[in-house]
Amino acid sequence: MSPHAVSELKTYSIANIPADGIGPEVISAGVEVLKCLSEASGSYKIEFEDYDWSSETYKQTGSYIPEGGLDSLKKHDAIFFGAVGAPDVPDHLSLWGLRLAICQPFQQYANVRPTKILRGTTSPLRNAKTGDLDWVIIRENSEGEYAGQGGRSHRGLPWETATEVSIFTRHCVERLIRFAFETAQKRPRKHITVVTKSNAQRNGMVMWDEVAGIVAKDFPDVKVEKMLVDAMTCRMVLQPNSLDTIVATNLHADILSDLAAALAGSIGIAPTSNLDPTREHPSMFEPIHGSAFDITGKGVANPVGTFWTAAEMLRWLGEEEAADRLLECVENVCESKVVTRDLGGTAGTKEVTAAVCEEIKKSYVGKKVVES
Ligand SMILES: NC(=O)C1=CN([C@@H]2O[C@H](COP(=O)(O)OP(=O)(O)OC[C@H]3O[C@@H](n4cnc5c(N)ncnc54)[C@H](O)[C@@H]3O)[C@@H](O)[C@H]2O)C=CC1
Ligand SMILES: CC(=O)C(=O)O
Ligand SMILES: [K+]
Ligand SMILES: [Mn+2]
Repeated sequence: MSPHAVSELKTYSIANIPADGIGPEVISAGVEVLKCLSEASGSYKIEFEDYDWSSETYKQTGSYIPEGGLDSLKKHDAIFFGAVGAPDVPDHLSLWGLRLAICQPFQQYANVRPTKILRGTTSPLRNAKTGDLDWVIIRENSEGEYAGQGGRSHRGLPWETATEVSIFTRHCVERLIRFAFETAQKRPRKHITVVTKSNAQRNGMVMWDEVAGIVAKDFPDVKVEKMLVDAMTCRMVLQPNSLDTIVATNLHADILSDLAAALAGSIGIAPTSNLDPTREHPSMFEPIHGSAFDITGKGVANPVGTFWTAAEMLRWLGEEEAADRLLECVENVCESKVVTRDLGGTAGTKEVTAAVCEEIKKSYVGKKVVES
């Protein structure tokens, strides 16, 4: 080992934006576990900078992100996000003020949402065991039904009119579907389901199907099928084992992925990566759930979705080994039944976090610390 080895360790800079509700509870748990993992591994370092952007900031200053805020995010390798939304701020203001205000300018167009039945947990589906439901949903994250196009006129009058226009551009559909096929190709089953609604939505969704057909030609080893989104909900419940990679529009995948998390056991376990695959901007990682006002401050929020999110963030940064180890430790803790009440247990956020840290340390016992 050279005398400078320690200072040569690869260091990652993470921007924490815990934001609202249970966001701060799960992000502080995630940071604790990430610190514990990097210290135990000794093979890389991780540094955090906290950003207090939230609905509180909005109420005080009139904006979620201060002037120059996005520029300061750009200096980080990744963003670790909690959730945004407060009972006293309209949801469309909070979502557009913070989460979408980062995702859209940073062109984090690929939203990746893996779900599986973690070891030691049970699915509400009677016959589904660990391994029977193991999906990755790829959600279009830049346009579609969340493009922000539309308007309201004649406010309050009986003939008031409001539109929410779904935008589908060939460029954005193609880049996302290509990303989804690449994801499917890397998974063992090499199987993709293209979710659509091209019977009723006769413009954007028809182009979506056509683009999928063209992209599919570049992936002859990937088996492709098309499903209408309504029928897809039945398929997910009745034949979970028949699905693997799933690609869908912004709105369709938003809904299907909450269903996926619940079918795997709880919305509290599932992660989300908002990726800019070009790596021009930092990508953003968050649990799939929202700010959960009903359980805020009670210490019962399940931190597992945030731990899995942290693992996906490490994977994106190139720390595959640490990512796999973290998920392995989380599953071991689930198997030991130290789980929150949404998974049928009695542990609080802090107990689960402590148990995962212990498991990480244990996993290194007897193993040589990696030298750089
Ligand atoms: N990416 C984001 O920041 C998101 C923000 N939201 C916002 O969050 C707020 C609340 O939205 P909801 O529709 O109630 O969705 P939600 O995901 O916050 O909560 C739905 C249900 O799941 C439970 N839950 C969520 N996360 C949990 C966890 N980690 N452990 C245990 N139980 C958990 C909640 O207690 C609640 O009963 C709204 O303002 C919404 O706009 C919603 C989804 C995503
Ligand atoms: C806002 C929301 O529901 C999501 O990003 O999943
Ligand atoms: K979230
Ligand atoms: Mn959602």
